[in-house]
Amino acid sequence: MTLPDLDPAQPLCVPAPAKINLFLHIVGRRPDGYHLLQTAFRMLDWGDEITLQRRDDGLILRTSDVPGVPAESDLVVRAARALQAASGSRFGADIGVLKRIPMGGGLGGGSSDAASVLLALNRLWGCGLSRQALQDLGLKLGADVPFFIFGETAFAEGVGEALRPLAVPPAWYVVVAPPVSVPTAEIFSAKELTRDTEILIMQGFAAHKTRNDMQAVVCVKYPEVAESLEWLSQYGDARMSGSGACLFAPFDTEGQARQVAASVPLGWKVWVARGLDRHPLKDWVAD
Ligand SMILES: C[C@@](CO)(OP(=O)(O)O)[C@H](O)COP(=O)(O)OP(=O)(O)OC[C@H]1O[C@@H](n2ccc(N)nc2=O)[C@H](O)[C@@H]1O
Ligand SMILES: Nc1ncnc2c1ncn2[C@@H]1O[C@H](COP(=O)(O)OP(=O)(O)O)[C@@H](O)[C@H]1O
Repeated sequence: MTLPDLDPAQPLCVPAPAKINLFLHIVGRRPDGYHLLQTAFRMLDWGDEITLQRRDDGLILRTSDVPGVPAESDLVVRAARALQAASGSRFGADIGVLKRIPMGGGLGGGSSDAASVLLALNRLWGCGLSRQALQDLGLKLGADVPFFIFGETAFAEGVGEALRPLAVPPAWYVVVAPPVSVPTAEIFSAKELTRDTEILIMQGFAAHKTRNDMQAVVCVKYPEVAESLEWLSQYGDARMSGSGACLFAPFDTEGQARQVAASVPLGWKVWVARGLDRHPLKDWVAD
């Protein structure tokens, strides 16, 4: 597929979709302490937006304020610098981030922002890195970044970097954000976390026999999550995404999902989104 050229003089606006983990099993631990997972990643047709403008002076500048995230630690800036170092590009960029995805929500916002920056700058700067090279670069920024560059619904293993395409039926999701943010590290280091779930064979696994191994630990530590889960479970098969705090439930139609979302208790954020089979920038990089 040939893509039309980008005009480097014009700002480029690209989406950074949110993800949910349809299930998340912890099956072991690496010698460095990182947990080995089996998970199914699915993107949503809702998320952040990144604006990029190429610079000729090599500087990487964040042009928007992200509360609680200084520019130098923002994954968009770190992704751009990593690509500059890997490719030797002389270009820089102004990067604006419109955050919609709640931080520390288990919806992969920071990782998705980083992936969209890698995919977009690889093209805008003409670096020519392959998909695998971008995935390898992305893994150094966060375990969920390779999935977004892979760009389709995936069965993932390792820490999330070993990816295979997974076919899942279409669905609409209600996503609820309880008024709390859950630090991923705290849950991975919890004593009560089980780390020995039996390894699944990807072919023909039964979705109803899966779960999120982090959910029980988060629900005990954060009663707000338990309360939101109980509320959403009245309407559907509700589950936590990633390390929380967000919960989701699938529905067959947009109408059903919107009806549930309309009755969400005050103070909780809620979104309705469709499962997205392909990342909008998937074709921006060659395999
Ligand atoms: C749980 C998942 C599932 O998709 O997503 P989120 O809830 O963050 O969206 C990911 O595995 C999140 O991976 P990643 O985004 O790299 O986690 P980070 O916040 O950087 O990790 C914080 C800390 O958690 C621990 N950690 C992380 C990943 C992993 N597989 N094992 C670990 O033990 C490490 O101590 C790490 O320093
Ligand atoms: N562009 C970014 N968007 C969101 N979080 C970021 C970003 N850059 C760095 N971070 C840091 O990464 C942490 C995890 O954010 P995020 O990926 O949104 O949540 P999660 O890992 O729960 O899915 C945030 O608390 C924040 O400190």
